[in-house]
Amino acid sequence: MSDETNNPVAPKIPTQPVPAKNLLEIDDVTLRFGGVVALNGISFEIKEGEILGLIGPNGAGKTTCFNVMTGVYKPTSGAVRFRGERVTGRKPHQISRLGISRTFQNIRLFPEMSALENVMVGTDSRHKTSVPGALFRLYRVRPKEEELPQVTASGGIVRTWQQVRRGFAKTFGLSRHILEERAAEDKAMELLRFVGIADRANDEARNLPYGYQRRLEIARALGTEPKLLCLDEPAAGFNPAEKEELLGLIRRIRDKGVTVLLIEHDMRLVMGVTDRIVVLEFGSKIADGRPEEVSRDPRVIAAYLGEPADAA
Ligand SMILES: Nc1ncnc2c1ncn2[C@@H]1O[C@H](COP(=O)(O)OP(=O)(O)OP(=O)(O)O)[C@@H](O)[C@H]1O
Repeated sequence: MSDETNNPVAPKIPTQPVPAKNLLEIDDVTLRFGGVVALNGISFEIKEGEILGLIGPNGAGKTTCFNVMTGVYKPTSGAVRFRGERVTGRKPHQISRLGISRTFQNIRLFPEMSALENVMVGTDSRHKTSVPGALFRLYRVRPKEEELPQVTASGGIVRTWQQVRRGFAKTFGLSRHILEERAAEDKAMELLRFVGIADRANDEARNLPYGYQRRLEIARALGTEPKLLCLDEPAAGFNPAEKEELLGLIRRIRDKGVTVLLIEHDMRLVMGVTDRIVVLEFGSKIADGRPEEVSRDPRVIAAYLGEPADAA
């Protein structure tokens, strides 16, 4: 007999894995653009903690699906639910605040801002201070010891000035805006480290190599602390080594507790990293299953895998 059986206070080990909860549900969504049916009664769910691939040939409706989930488009019919709450018809910024973040097929960064500032823009949406509050330093909070201005000068007027500043901050507190800015900068730097581009933190985004720009987009999307991160063809234009690195990054994002939805054309990349794959064709769902099941599905082979390699 095992120790657990003999010990009455030992925790019970479940024999069956607990099924993951649905994080997002697409429920019978149709979207028409005039005569074009971009999505035709699509239903699928994204489970908490999984990496889900969304694939299909050009024009199948993948980006439109992202746009419906993130509030860019309102579906003609059907519903999107996030953590059980209906989000259909909400504005993109409201949905982002709920915890869905995305990157774009065509990189969208602020080209003249530094890499660090681009990520800080994402983290700003979490700030509590309003614009007047920030301008007039309206809110003051008691800083922690490590947040107080440091006294570093060994003597003279500079030391006296530093001591006065420190004493003032101790007595009257620091502006919440300044503390939020500092915290945002630390967090942005940590995200740049996480995606592996911290060495170029202060370079303008437009001067970064292409691969860095793509990873910067991911860091910025992570800045909003999403529960669900939607990546729209993040490996477009990558060489095999860069794709391999990206696979590692996607896994590490999931290991941080973020669920990932991945639109990708590169089949090997999708097969190598996803737990499950949903396949669209002409706006309809034609398959939904584990990568090895989907890759054997005759409809998928005909619709997608059968395409010439350069189309994939
Ligand atoms: N704003 C729009 N107005 C009209 N038609 C649109 C619009 N957006 C998408 N479509 C159409 O909807 C269909 C699905 O397009 P979508 O961009 O979602 O496909 P996709 O699977 O992402 O393709 P790709 O892999 O080429 O990006 C296409 O026929 C497209 O032309």
